[in-house]
Amino acid sequence: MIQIENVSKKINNKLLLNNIEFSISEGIFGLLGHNGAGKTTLMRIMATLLPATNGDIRINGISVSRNPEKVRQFIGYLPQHFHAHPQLTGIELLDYVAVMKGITNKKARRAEITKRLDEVNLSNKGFEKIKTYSHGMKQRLGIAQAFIGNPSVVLLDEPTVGLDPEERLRFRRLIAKESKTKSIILSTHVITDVEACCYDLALLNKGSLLLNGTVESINELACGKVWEAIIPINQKKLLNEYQTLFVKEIGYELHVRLIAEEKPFQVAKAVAPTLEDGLFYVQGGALHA
Ligand SMILES: Nc1ncnc2c1ncn2[C@@H]1O[C@H](COP(=O)(O)OP(=O)(O)OP(=O)(O)O)[C@@H](O)[C@H]1O
Repeated sequence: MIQIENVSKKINNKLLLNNIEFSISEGIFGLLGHNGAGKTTLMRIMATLLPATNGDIRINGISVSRNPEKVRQFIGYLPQHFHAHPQLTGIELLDYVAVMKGITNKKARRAEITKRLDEVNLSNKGFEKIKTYSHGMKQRLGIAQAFIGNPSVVLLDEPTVGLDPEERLRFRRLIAKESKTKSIILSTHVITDVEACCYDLALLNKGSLLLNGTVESINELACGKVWEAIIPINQKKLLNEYQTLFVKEIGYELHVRLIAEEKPFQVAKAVAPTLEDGLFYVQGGALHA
């Protein structure tokens, strides 16, 4: 559904994206990476808001550089910092987006807005001005507007920032339902969201593609390399030799979780890796050792 073909982006001689190439099919796809990795830059190129310096992206076979207007007809986009005019009500904002998406019939627009507000639990705020919304409510309105018009590709840049746990679960249920007929791309730092929702992911690092694969295959990279142990606090120095995932001091003991190619101490027990462990292992340079 989406082909990213050798995409590079340079601004003021700085290489923001370096020859990125991977593809995304139907379902929920996670785009991960540290701050400044290039996730937003890539999302903005997909959303036709920023031209690539080299390469191209094809969405449903259509080039974003050659046919941006056409691509915009079937994508929805939540930018990293969603701003809506504070004097508009939620319904007015969604109505505007629906008109821009070509829903000309007033009754159809009303039905679509009612559905999208309900999905993000804002039905009772629709007639209120956006300036009265909390940060999380604005974010949910941003999610709602991205789905208006039933686009086949939805780009969500850090969608769960500011959502409380209940709303985060509601969001996960929404994208699980919508992903049956769409490609949904989540750019996020929230690894538990990716673990819970995504089948495939890509990991960017300083503008380059470090990894692309299924969540399961990335977990497996750290298989047999994640260890937990309880050690006396006076042996703290031992940890300096390892990639430590977690350390908690309890009395005179340290409860630790770490990555090591082989059993680090006698008392350590191998545990099943999570996605976070797999990503930590990869980003720690293990792939390039
Ligand atoms: N307009 C710009 N001019 C120059 N450099 C930029 C511009 N926009 C982004 N950058 C740089 O490009 C790099 C990638 O930024 P980008 O926002 O795409 O990263 P990100 O992965 O989304 O980061 P975060 O997780 O912090 O949102 C960063 O080093 C950033 O400083």
